[in-house]
Amino acid sequence: MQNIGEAFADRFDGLGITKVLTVESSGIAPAMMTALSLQVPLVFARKHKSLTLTDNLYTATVYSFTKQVDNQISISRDFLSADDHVLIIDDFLANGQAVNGLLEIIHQAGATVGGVGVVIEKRFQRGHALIEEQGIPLLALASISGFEQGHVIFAETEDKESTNVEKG
Ligand SMILES: O=P(O)(O)OC[C@H]1O[C@H](OP(=O)(O)OP(=O)(O)O)[C@H](O)[C@@H]1O
Repeated sequence: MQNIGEAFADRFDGLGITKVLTVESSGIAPAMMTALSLQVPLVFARKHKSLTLTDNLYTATVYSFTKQVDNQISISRDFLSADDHVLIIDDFLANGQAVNGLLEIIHQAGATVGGVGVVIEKRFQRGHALIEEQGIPLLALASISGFEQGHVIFAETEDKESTNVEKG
């Protein structure tokens, strides 16, 4: 996980990233290691309401394919502002629901997005194209192009990284 964090940090270093953003739960580990490598704070959206965190929130609706439920994800407005340039990190990218919800929260905060990093993407699902269509830099450390007869087919190495990542 440390190597994963360093790989994202290496790619997005020098772009003025001020915060790493993810959504609980599986995104927290790679996002934490990325934040440590970039030496910026990590903020993660919660999927469940908290007794101690009920107002002053940014919220978005995210459909979880694995759980088959709509989650109202939220973060406190104290943790994201218009001054922030945000890197989204998650473990998996499939239909792009989680990334879309986080982009919505970034938009509500008036912040900007510097890129999206995912450990594994399922390239054949909607998420990859959704991010690319918005011109957002996307780095997937592993890219799955499909499944054939029970085997994972990886995309070619040169397809792993989308364009637009420019180092400052
Ligand atoms: O691109 P998408 O279609 O949104 O899929 C990716 C999301 O799905 C998984 O979360 P999940 O809902 O399984 O929750 P978990 O991390 O709490 O297991 C994963 O951690 C991503 O956040």
